[in-house]
Amino acid sequence: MKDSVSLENLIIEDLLRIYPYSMEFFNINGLPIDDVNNTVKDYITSLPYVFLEDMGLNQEDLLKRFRAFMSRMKDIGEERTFSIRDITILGGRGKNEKLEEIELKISMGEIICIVGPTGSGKSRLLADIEWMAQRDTPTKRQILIDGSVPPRDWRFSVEHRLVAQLSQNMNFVMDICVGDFIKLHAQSRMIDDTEDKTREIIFHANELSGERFDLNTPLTSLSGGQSRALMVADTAFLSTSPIVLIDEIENAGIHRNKALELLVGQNKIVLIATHDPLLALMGNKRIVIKNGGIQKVIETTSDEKRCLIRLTEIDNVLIRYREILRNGDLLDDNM
Ligand SMILES: Nc1ncnc2c1ncn2[C@@H]1O[C@H](COP(=O)(O)OP(=O)(O)OP(=O)(O)O)[C@@H](O)[C@H]1O
Repeated sequence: MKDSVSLENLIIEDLLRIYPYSMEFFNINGLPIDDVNNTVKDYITSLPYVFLEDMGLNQEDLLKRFRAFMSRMKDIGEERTFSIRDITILGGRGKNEKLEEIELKISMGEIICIVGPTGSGKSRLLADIEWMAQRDTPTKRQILIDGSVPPRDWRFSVEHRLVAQLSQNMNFVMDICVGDFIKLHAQSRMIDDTEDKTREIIFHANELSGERFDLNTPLTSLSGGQSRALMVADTAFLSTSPIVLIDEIENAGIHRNKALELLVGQNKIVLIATHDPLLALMGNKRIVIKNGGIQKVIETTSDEKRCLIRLTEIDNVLIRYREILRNGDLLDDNM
């Protein structure tokens, strides 16, 4: 991509052809394009003063805004094409300093569950992956990407956002409504049909949670479960990160099977820390953590997959009962 200053010297027709997403700049700033044969710079400098005054800008400000927009889009474009083949966890040590003798490679498309008693270190392992630990966290683990040490700046880089994290606690601080939040996120991902995407995400989030919310619900009034449901759907439909980390999704009171189906539908590495047997068996492998260390890695057996079918049937009964009780209805023992 040319630098964003020389882009303003392109005629608008070429700009839109080469960088279709640049249309968004004109849309979000309410700029009508009458003549696509003008350069961007000429177009902006010919805008009537009163028009710009309404926006609280002058021509130089708008040009700066154009440069910043194109430069941000370039960054996101690079992020978008960012993909990996695998990650490797090189063992560190447990809480008792016991060495973890492990080298675990996880490839795209794999679902790995993390099990272990409360406080054993499941979230810590997720944090090591999120942080791309380089022997510099309490566990002294090291994370490799495609077999190599990732460049240091990836750890702090917004562009190389390797990991989408759905953590146990999720609070929104932004004072906007659900629809605007999703729209902003979709725009930053250069999605054209933001309205369709927004509808799709809200539909799926409502499938996962109980009490419905809509476009106009303020983010700050969502319950814990609704926020989680929204973030699951948002991650499933908008995140381009190749690794998804999920911490104890079962505690959110949302439909966890459906949530997982949404999240693992794509070619990603998914790691799930869980206390829930049903989720624990959904992965192709599970990491067992004890006293801060990886004790073993177990491949889910075909017997266990059969158990999973039974567990799912039992779970469906529980979900039905839960819905009945939530609705204030009575259970009867013939159900
Ligand atoms: N190898 C380790 N060395 C030192 N501290 C560790 C190690 N592993 C985990 N810890 C620490 O132990 C504490 C509990 O770990 P963590 O929160 O990951 O447990 P958890 O299994 O996720 O618990 P829960 O199931 O209750 O969510 C944290 O403070 C974490 O930093």
